[in-house]
Amino acid sequence: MKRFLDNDFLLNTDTAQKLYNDIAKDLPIHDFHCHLDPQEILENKSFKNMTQVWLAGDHYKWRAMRLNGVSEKFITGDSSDWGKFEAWADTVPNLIGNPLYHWTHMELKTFFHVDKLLSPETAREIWEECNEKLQQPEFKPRKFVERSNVQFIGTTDDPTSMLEYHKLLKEDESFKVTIAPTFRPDGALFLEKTTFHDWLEKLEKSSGQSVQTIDDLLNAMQQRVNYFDKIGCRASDHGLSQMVFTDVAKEEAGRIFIKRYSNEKLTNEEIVNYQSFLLFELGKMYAEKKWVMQLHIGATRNNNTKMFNRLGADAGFDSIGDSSMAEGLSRFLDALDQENALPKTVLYNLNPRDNYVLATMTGNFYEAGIPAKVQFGSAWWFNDHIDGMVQQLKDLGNLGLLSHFIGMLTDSRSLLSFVRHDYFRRILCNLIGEWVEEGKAPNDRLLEKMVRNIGYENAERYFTNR
Ligand SMILES: O=C[C@H](O)[C@@H](O)[C@@H](O)[C@H](O)C(=O)O
Repeated sequence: MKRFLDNDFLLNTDTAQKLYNDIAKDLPIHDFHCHLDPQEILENKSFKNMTQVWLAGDHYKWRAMRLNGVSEKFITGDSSDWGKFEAWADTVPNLIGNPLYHWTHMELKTFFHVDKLLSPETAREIWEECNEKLQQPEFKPRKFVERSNVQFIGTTDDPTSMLEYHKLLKEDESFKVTIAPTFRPDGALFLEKTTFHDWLEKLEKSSGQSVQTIDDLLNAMQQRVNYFDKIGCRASDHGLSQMVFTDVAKEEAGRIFIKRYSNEKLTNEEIVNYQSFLLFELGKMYAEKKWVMQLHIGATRNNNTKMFNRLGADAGFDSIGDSSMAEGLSRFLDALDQENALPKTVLYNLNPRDNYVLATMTGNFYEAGIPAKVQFGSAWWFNDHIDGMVQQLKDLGNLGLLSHFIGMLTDSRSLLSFVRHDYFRRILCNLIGEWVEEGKAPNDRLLEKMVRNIGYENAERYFTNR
């Protein structure tokens, strides 16, 4: 029997262990999509305690605590930080079977050298030991990043952001890691939201242009794309609950924009038409800048109205949607391709039943010289566990070219989540190891190259304009 979290954790064959130890373990990290706060990294903020570095902002953990019956006071409420930590420690022993159990202990072990299991019995000693360490220089944001061998972080940013922290980080020669913004224009696309007018005001301010028509909007967005590009942006990101695409003329999109601008209610068809138009125009801007376009498709968001009113979005009340996406996605990518304006694109699905849809979609478009120009992104969010990742890797292997996969990203809001790359690498090496031991793949040096590429090199190449 193996010991929990030993050195060969998840590595069940000699080949897997060798691939991991010789290659995967020490690869740098190119974390091209996450929700880390650049201000925290710039200011190298000191965390007073484990609750601040570990539990604040992590809606995966909040969700688990609620499932464990914890009162909101100890999750997002006004309890003391110790009270919140204790509630988390009380939850952890119930997490066996959930990736949070693995991540939690990997994070304690990797960053804090704590080998104990977190539980109500060990909560106090782990709290004290880690809090004390948090006061040392090795336990500050920049050190968490550097100790994880991270070379690139892609944050997620609103187009109206002036990116002041990114700018300062870029100028700071004492910190070698690239922290690049990612263009996430939800504010422009979701015009049905009550916040639309406020967002437009911010857009006017940041772009220095008045925005009253669709032409104004496109000009202002182009201005923001140019600005982001100057600060080092290499990608955009979109969260779309579904993917519907229709070919819409600018006049029609302009009419819909004016209707919403004057506070009239839009039909669903108008919303979809406007979004199709804008997404298409944005796609062309991305292609021109040689950015990567990321499409995260299929979340059903803010399901709990009471809690949405209390806490807002991204608080742990989202789940998997069941809408169809194949037709719309195909029409959208094809429309861009026909104009020779299809950017490199990464497709992520939240419903695992859509794996085959996306994995096959990637083969429909190509550009000589860019391996797998359209990528099937790594197992996203509710799929980000052993079974989900193995399935995504197998599906991509069966239907595309796994060797060209750009690999893992954390998608996280916590600086300690970089261990998820280690988790992924172990899973990847284990899967390849299994294939070798079963005679399904040769025991050849090419596997080392494959692991190096999927673990780091492919992403680095894909997101750099090389
Ligand atoms: O992994 C899941 C997340 O952190 C999740 O909150 C994000 O992927 C978010 O839905 C987004 O739209 O960017």
